[in-house]
Amino acid sequence: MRSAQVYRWQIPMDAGVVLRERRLKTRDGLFVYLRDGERDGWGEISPLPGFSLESLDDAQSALLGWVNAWRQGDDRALPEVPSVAFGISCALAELNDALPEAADYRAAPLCTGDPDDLVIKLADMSGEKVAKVKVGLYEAVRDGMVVNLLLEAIPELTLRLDANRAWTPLKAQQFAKYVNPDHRSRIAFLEEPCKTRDDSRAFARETGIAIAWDESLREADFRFEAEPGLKAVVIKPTLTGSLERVKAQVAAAHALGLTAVISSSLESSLGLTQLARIAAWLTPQTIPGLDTLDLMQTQLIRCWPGSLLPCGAIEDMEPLL
Ligand SMILES: O=C(O)CCC(=O)C1=CC=C[C@@H](O)[C@@H]1C(=O)O
Ligand SMILES: [Mg+2]
Repeated sequence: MRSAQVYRWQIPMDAGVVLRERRLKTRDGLFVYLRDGERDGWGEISPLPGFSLESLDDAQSALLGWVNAWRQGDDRALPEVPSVAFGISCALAELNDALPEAADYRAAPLCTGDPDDLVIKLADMSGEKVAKVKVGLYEAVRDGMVVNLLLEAIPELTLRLDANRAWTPLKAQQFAKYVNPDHRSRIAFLEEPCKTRDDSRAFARETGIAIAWDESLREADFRFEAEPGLKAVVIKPTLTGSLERVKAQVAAAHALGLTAVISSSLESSLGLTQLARIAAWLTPQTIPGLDTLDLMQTQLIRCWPGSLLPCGAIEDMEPLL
């Protein structure tokens, strides 16, 4: 006997969360719950405004159509909509015991503003010290100085940087000028420094700073290829699609000798804990990019170990079926 429910939810965000120049006041999304006899599973469907091509309403109708068919015994293909395919595939994987429970709850601490906050977080971090710093939001020269200062102050630190394509070649050069060449190898990678892929490749060539693709993975002409200066690909499952597709992308990256980093699309704690499991399963050697829970004011259903945020229950969500 199959049964299912779809829940819609809204989580207030921390005051300062800005995505693609838009303030994100709330994170809105859906959960799917599937039950088949004694087995069950949850999945999260939360398209990210400014990054996902689908709206939440598009996702909701694709999800409801699939779930209504599934509960009547129709095992149809997953919808094409990436966030929906991801959420349903997670629920099915839980139901079929195909998503291992072990999780990688290490998260590279994310710094979007004050570097002093990062220094405090890093002091508490045990094991490998890796952090992610957003660049391209302020002056490129300031970014260069901050990165240099962090690398100088903490000798065992490795940094991941992310410019989200903010820089012209000139700005990217201004940034690099302030980073001591001796420290550049401790920049594990810089995600998408420039507006075009060719400019980003030239930046890697000219500065010796390794780059990573993130936004590029969602472009129609993108191919997985090893190229000089390219170190990693950042895989955001909510933007990618089904778990099968995520697995295929991780395998393609590994086959080329590239690092694959599983990264958050600002999912709720339920989705984030599943991403921590996906990371432990598919990219066990790599710390995932999942330090986004504290951008939110609450957790939902499943909690991130050690988080002090309150955790909402099923009653806090709106059932749609
Ligand atoms: O990758 C991480 O370490 C955390 C997630 C993260 O940096 C992002 C999540 C979602 C949107 C972006 O602002 C940003 C990114 O571009 O990678
Ligand atoms: Mg990125």
